[in-house]
Amino acid sequence: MSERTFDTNTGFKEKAILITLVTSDNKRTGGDPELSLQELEQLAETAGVEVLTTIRQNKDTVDSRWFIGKGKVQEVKAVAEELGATTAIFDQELSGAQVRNLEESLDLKIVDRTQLILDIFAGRAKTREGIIQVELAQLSYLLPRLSGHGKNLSRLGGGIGTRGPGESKLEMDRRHIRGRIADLKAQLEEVVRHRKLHRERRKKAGVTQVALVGYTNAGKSTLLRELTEADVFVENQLFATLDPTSRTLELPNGREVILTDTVGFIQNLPHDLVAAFRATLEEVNEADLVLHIIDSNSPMRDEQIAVVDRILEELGSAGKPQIRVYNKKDLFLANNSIHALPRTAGDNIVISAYETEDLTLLRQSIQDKLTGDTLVFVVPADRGDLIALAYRSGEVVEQEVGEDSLSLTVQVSRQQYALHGQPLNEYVK
Ligand SMILES: Nc1nc2c(ncn2[C@@H]2O[C@H](COP(=O)(O)OP(=O)(O)OP(=O)(O)O)[C@@H](O)[C@H]2O)c(=O)[nH]1
Ligand SMILES: [Mg+2]
Repeated sequence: MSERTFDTNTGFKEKAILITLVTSDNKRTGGDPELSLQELEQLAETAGVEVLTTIRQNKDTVDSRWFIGKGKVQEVKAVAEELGATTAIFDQELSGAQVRNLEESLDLKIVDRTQLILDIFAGRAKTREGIIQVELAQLSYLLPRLSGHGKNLSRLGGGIGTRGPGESKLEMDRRHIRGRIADLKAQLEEVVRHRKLHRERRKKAGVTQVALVGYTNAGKSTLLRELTEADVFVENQLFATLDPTSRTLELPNGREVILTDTVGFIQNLPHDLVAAFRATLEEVNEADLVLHIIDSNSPMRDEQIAVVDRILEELGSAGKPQIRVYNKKDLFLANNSIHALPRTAGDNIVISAYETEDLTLLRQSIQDKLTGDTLVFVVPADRGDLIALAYRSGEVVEQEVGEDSLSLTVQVSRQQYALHGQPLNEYVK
């Protein structure tokens, strides 16, 4: 069972100070550190933590012992005492040694961004798959952070070569964790196998799949709910959704496709988490079409788009047909956003998930994107292979037998045509 850093069930609310290290090239936040801090605050609130204040340090080098400078540690200590903080949350990843040193110096619970995200995930995981994946990510995060301890404790053992009691305990902990990780991986493999079978079955049945992807809180689940009347969890919180949910969506022409909601992305998504959630995320790879949902209103809109594009690339889904859905246009208009509202054109569509006409527009865009043009192929009558390809490239709506040729009118699916249709190129009428 995964453990929570912040237990929200006890009624006790942690009071936190947020801390960030601002370098001149913003290397550590990978973008605007202020925006990253805003996001950290949202993450903390989502985890059920009360944020008291924020402390920044401008410094280009990381202190190997405390991450922030020694003087800054004293400042944090004074502020923490004054405000009655119980926790310090760092916007960057800390090493195990830094966590221990900070804990010792500050007498606060020390948490970093990665741990905070893992904690939210731990609180959200409901399905067996989700629970396994979160625990796997937590243990993978923990394992390298157990080291360093050994160095201190081994001194208790005395001379070189002898193992102190601390170290052997540590070794035992490590072995235990490694064993558990192996165990979880095996369980996950079983889940992956199951999923794969399920997907293959769907594929065989010729079901078209559409995946909702995007930054956390962009409105993916809202769209799934509004488009399909699915009963899914929608919340103005980060990572409301962990497990993929699929529903049938009917397009204007009556064709049915499967629409799948997925876990949201975030900048600096912990590596261990991406690795652990690969099984879930790979659902996206099976999709015929990706709907990239964007919060038009976010001050970090463009950064968020870039983050999602990068993760799609990592997953090997970057080349898939994609529609960029600029959502929450109502908020955008109300708030005078800093960005220009993009226009609905090409593969961009601007909508509000709560406007019926916009949903109709979206359904139409999905249909248009899935259904390509109507093409007529004239192939030699004895080329059964080409005829078969034509049938695999879309829907044959008309067939006309000529003297020694066959004329096929096909409603081409772009995806299918890209996969199978190339040899037909020279037979297009
Ligand atoms: N005003 C407005 N709010 C929206 C719109 N679409 C979604 N929301 C709100 O945005 C918040 C997040 O919506 P979700 O659907 O949970 O977002 P999500 O992308 O599934 O988020 P995660 O599951 O956390 O990745 C909720 O409070 C929604 O009510 C919209 O078009 N307009
Ligand atoms: Mg969701």
